[in-house]
Amino acid sequence: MKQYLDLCRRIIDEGEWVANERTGKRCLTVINADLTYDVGAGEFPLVTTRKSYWKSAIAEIIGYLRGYDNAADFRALGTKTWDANANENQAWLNNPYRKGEDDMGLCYGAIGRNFPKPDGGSVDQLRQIVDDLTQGVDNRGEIFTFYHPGALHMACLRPCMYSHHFSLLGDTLYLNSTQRSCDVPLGLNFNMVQVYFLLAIMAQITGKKPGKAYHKIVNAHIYEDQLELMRDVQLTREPFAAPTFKINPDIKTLEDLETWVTLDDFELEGYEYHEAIAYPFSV
Ligand SMILES: Nc1nc(=O)c2c([nH]1)NC[C@@H]1CN(c3ccc(C(=O)N[C@@H](CCC(=O)O)C(=O)O)cc3)CN21
Ligand SMILES: O=c1ccn([C@H]2C[C@H](O)[C@@H](COP(=O)(O)O)O2)c(=O)[nH]1
Repeated sequence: MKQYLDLCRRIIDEGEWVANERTGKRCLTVINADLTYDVGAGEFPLVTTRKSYWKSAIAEIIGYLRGYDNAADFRALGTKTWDANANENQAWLNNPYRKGEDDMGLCYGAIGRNFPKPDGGSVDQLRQIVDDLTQGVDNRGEIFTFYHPGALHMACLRPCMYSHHFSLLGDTLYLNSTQRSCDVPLGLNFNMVQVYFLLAIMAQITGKKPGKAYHKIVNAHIYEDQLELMRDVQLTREPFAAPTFKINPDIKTLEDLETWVTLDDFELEGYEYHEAIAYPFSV
């Protein structure tokens, strides 16, 4: 939580205003932030200075792991966070690749689990990584990437957290996640939970101990219409102690995650938080 508040403060103190063409808004921006989550020690990085919809964040990442490409599938899992990007952005609505209501196109897991090969066919990166790690193999390239420069025009949005690189040291699993663009008041609230979750669940289904997750953010920003709420409300609050995150121990394989897992398989103990803040969302 401290890392999060420090980054928010740094953007306010040192950020530069950048005009963003896609959203038509200005963003107070800094370049480069490195956050670390000690998953082995159970340090769940949840924001407590406002109510966080953490289950929505878990639903998003499970949807990515399953390769979903449709906002309706995300809703069925328990999050509405892709509705606006799938259905309200004019550039995407005009895009000939959009397959209709709720289609998100070739983004996140839809491309990551079915990554096209130049010589034909495709690669399921996640299946390969899970198989390697389960056998104790780290080939120094256990990378799950969603970034395909030749397919960006076929998606409603370019992936923000676009690469997750897993490493083994003995029986301990590590994760380095990279994010190109970060909406700190809204997106990061979710992304911290997702990076923690990804290491915790991958360790569980490959039979490894979780170590640390390193989260690198390149462009970290606060939109102009979010600034007042962040500076004058959220940053004036005292954080509470971090809650404990529990995963159903019956989840043992990638197939479990792909088939029967729901948000009821995840729990928080001791989540104390301040009142909700409704930050504006930019489509
Ligand atoms: N501008 C922008 N920021 C983002 O963080 C973002 C995007 N766009 N587009 C793609 C995804 C969708 N994500 C989202 C979308 C909406 C919320 C949101 O509205 N959060 C509210 C309520 C969440 C709920 O009720 O489930 C929040 O207060 O956290 C968060 C992340 C993260 N990503
Ligand atoms: O997981 C996510 C997904 C998206 N975001 C934010 C970062 C930006 O504010 C927008 C995406 O806009 P681009 O113009 O494509 O950079 O969504 C996030 O923080 N986390």
